[in-house]
Amino acid sequence: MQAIDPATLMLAAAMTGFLSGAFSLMAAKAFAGVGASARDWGHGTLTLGCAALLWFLTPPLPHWVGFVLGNSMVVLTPVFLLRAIYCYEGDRLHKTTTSLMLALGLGSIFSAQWAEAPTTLAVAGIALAHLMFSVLGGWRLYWQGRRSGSVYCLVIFMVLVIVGLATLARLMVLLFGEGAAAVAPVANSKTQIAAIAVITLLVIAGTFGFLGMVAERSRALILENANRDALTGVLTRGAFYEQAERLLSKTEAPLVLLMLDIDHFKRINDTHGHPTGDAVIRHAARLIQRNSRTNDLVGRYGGEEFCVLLPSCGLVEGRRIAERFVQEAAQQPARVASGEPLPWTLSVGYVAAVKTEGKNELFRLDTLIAAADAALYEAKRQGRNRAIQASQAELDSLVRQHARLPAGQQA
Ligand SMILES: Nc1nc2c(ncn2[C@@H]2O[C@H](COP(=O)(O)OP(=O)(O)OP(=O)(O)O)[C@@H](O)[C@H]2O)c(=O)[nH]1
Repeated sequence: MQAIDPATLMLAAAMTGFLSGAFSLMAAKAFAGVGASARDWGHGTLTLGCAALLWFLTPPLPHWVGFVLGNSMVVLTPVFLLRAIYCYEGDRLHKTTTSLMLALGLGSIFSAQWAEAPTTLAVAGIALAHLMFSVLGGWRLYWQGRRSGSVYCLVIFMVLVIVGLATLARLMVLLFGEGAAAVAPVANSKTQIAAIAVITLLVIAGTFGFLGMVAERSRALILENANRDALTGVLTRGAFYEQAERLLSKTEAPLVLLMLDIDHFKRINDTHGHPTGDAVIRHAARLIQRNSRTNDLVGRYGGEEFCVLLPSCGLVEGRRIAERFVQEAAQQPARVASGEPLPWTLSVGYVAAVKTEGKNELFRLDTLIAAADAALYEAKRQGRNRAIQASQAELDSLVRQHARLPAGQQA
């Protein structure tokens, strides 16, 4: 086997850093919603590429270029990468953490170069900044991985564990071993050659893992947006049906379905114009979402009508929730463009269903919607601004209709 020349390997490491950076920056443009985190990752691997290139070029460049600039780049790298991991979760890396990492790394490099502090101090400062990166990043990825079960997350978590262990080993060598000379970036030793090769592989694996996570998140966001109504952000009618059908087929617990409709909405449109009508629909959707639990399904059934499915909810609780929607709507006027309050009211029809042995007709979504819709119609008929429960007679009639359907058309 040919011996590996460490300088050539350093050039390969630089190229890997640049390539990973270029891929990440391209991914930042391609992946909607999570692009900023891919951009930070790209900046991180680019700075690592720059560091490797500067070390490769020292000499012929003067020693301080490789030492000060190269090592400074290596301090910036984990700051960018940690920012990427935080940004992926919609968080910001705290200024104190950034300042501490930069102070540890840059402070020790500058004092070794210009205040005649020992080189060991510089290496230790950089290593401590890297240790902070692997501990904080690894901690975040550990919890992220537990939540998502993503293989990509596991890959990058492992990368950070290896970086953390390697950094600890580096600190040990520094403190108890041969000192700074043994851990300088380009030294013609087998350990150094192995270290550069491993770092290069870790950059490739880390970029693969991170971009995989970003792609997964982007895909989930696109699917999520496709299921969301553009005006209100609640589920579209199709998505509501799909998710409600799935829930009905799985659950054994009682549930309640509500149909909600804004009263005299045509009058609002005619008096104030369609943009104000839209604002009232958005206001209603926010009010419904605010008063729903995380597991409840909220959908826009059409126009100014919404549907809400309350899983694991009995009749008494369902009635309380339906009446709360009506009260809150009457108490919380919408705002028109001029800032004036615009009073509005809501009518609600609701139905409760309990699964019983051999009698599951009520657990059909179309039966529940028809029953709640009939109750909503009754609420409108009685003068609006109220919640009405589906009558037993209506339910019996719907169940009988279902029983008469040909077998193929039954759920
Ligand atoms: N601004 C706006 N209006 C809509 C939208 N979708 C449907 N509409 C209007 O909503 C109005 C619905 O009116 P109707 O179904 O007659 O009901 P209503 O006036 O609320 O009367 P009641 O339901 O009986 O209280 C129609 O004028 C539709 O044009 C929308 O997305 N934005």
